[in-house]
Amino acid sequence: MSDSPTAAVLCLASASPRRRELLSSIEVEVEVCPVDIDETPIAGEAADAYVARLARQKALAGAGLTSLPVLGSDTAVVCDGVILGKPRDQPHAAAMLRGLSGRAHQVLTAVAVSGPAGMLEACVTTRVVMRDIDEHEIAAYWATGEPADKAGGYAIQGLAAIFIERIEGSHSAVVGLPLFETARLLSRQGVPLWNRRGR
Ligand SMILES: Cc1cn([C@H]2C[C@H](O)[C@@H](COP(=O)(O)OP(=O)(O)OP(=O)(O)O)O2)c(=O)[nH]c1=O
Repeated sequence: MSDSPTAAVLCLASASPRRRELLSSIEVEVEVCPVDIDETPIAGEAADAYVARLARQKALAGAGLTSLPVLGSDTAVVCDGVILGKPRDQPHAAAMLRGLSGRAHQVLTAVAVSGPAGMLEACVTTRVVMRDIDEHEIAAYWATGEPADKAGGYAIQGLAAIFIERIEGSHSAVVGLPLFETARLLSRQGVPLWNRRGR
């Protein structure tokens, strides 16, 4: 049997390779249409409202580029109510990891799918507990290059897995897309899941 992919059934308004891989893992073939939006939080904006707004804006921006349903998503790491984005540089990344060391924080991921059923949305909060991380590990982790493009400056699916004691919530949401909730939204938009030619 061939396992060659089918034609795209969804437009992914994201440059994130993680989101593409997560959708591919449930056999949703996408066309990628990265969109450029301003990701600056509005003063006083709650973290869940912030990620929901960005996910929606990404989906709306993509909707002008295709006739397929469009998925936008955004992930933020939140510690003591403060939204941590991607690190600007090494000192910023080190400060973020120091702040996350030995305690719990939240990862919020919003997903928005525009299509025939309108704009459908979900937002997932996951609690992540990290063990203590020492200064040597913080420096060594930066040197791997992994933290640079990750919210909160770490990747649970990568080398930072050794720092994660436990999570309560959705692992795929921390990586960038909550697959359980996303699958429900895609089904409501008529997007087929488990869609591999030859089966
Ligand atoms: C916390 C965490 C984040 N991340 C990633 C997921 C997202 O790609 C990124 C958060 O940044 P986002 O702004 O949500 O996404 P992005 O800039 O990568 O892609 P786009 O805006 O085009 O959709 O951090 C991990 O890969 N692993 C993790 O453990």
